[in-house]
Amino acid sequence: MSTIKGEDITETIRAALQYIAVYHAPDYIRRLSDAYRREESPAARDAIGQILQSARMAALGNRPVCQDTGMVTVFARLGQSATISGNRTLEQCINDGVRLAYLDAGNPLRASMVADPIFGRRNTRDNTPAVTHVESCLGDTLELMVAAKGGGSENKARYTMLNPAAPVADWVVETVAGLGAGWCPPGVISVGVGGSAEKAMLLAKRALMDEIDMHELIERGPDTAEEELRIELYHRINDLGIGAQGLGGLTTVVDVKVSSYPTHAASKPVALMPQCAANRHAKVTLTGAGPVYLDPPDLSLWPEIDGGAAEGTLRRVNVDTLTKAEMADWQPGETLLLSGHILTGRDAAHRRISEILARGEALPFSLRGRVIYYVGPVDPVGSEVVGPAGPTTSTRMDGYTQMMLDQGLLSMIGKAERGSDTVERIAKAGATYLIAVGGAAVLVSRAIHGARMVAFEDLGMEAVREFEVRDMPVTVAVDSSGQSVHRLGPARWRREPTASGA
Ligand SMILES: O=C(O)C[C@H](O)C(=O)O
Repeated sequence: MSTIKGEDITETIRAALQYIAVYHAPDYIRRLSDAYRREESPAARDAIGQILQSARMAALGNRPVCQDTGMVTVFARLGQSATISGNRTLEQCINDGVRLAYLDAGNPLRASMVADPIFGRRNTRDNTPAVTHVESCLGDTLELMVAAKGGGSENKARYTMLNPAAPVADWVVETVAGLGAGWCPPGVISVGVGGSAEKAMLLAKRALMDEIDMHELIERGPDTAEEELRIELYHRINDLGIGAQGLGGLTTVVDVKVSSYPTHAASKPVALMPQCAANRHAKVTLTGAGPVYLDPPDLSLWPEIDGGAAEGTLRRVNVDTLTKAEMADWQPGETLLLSGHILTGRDAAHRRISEILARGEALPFSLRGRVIYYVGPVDPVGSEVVGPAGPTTSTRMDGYTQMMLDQGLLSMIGKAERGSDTVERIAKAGATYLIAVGGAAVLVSRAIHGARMVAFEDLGMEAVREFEVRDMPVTVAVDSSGQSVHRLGPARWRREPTASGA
């Protein structure tokens, strides 16, 4: 029998969330470093280099690896001989830990959770509630698996009910091929098969928290059919050529997980869950002896990356004087260094803009001749003007793009591909779409030297701000003639399958 104090659970969750916000898991850093060394696609190699460089800065500076500090998911296994003392439920103890972690004065994390998701979508301001799953088990300990999952990768979770005879591998490969880059590869794809619809999803989510071990598995060889399937999927997904950030390259996944459970004879539920480059999770076990803290990782694992492309050869752009004629010269895949003033705005700001325009009212700021950055930054601390501030998935802004272009917008900065209609609209307007590297949020924020609130302050991280940037590195993803690196890159790096379908 053991008694675990409620306050120890809260403190353990607080500490674990602060830890995983700042330190990439060492297994991921190791495999990403391998991928960096192996990558032959210059654009993908540069993107991986930026993620590694940014991860190092985050670890050394005690700041979040990504501006999207995630939705907290906890898998708890409570021993039947353990009791939790105090007058709060396990969920309440966990949510109190989330609140403390995200409102930490020294290292505030971004509050991303919105209540009333169908209508009001009001930010809860402290990132509560967590999504908690509790399972009972034998023993007298409380095991907590804690993750902080980014919205971009969660959005790409997929589910299907296959016919019992249909191959899982083909569905997974086809589905990943159609996901785009919003889930921020290179990462992990997890597949849950069996049980019921919700069980398959849980299997996939839970397996994302297991150590990355594809490297070891390939080296020792598969012992089971599931391990064979993992290896097959790993090769077939990487053969798709999607590459880091969807730019085309050798590594899309550093691991593939497969997890299964008995199911109904009529059913074959399959869930697919991607994990982005901000691979944040930890496992802790409370025994009743107080809160549990994780040891800081050995930071010599975090490789130092040189600056990449020679800065002197890159095109420098003053966004304050930018014209369509100047943009017409930009090449797809070209790296630009932006300086000047850019607006920020993402989902909620675009919705607010569309409501204002629908009422026939004037916007509180002008979009004419401006560049907008799709970002929801972390609040600053100390001498920072802004916290980590990497891009969000642009595809969600596609439905608003014509409206923004009609207001005179020149260019947009985000991450991942745009829909084909949007690419056409961008080209028709002689506008452009640029990308920054998702998962390199600390690195991007170093180029931001000023930040001021412009409008919609009530939207929190989704408010419209103006950033003053100096030499902010971005890549031309859609040029003014409508050429898209997200089409050209993967087509160039796609390989003939190295493993056959199962
Ligand atoms: O919310 C964000 O800042 C990013 C989001 O996780 C995304 O990948 O689109």
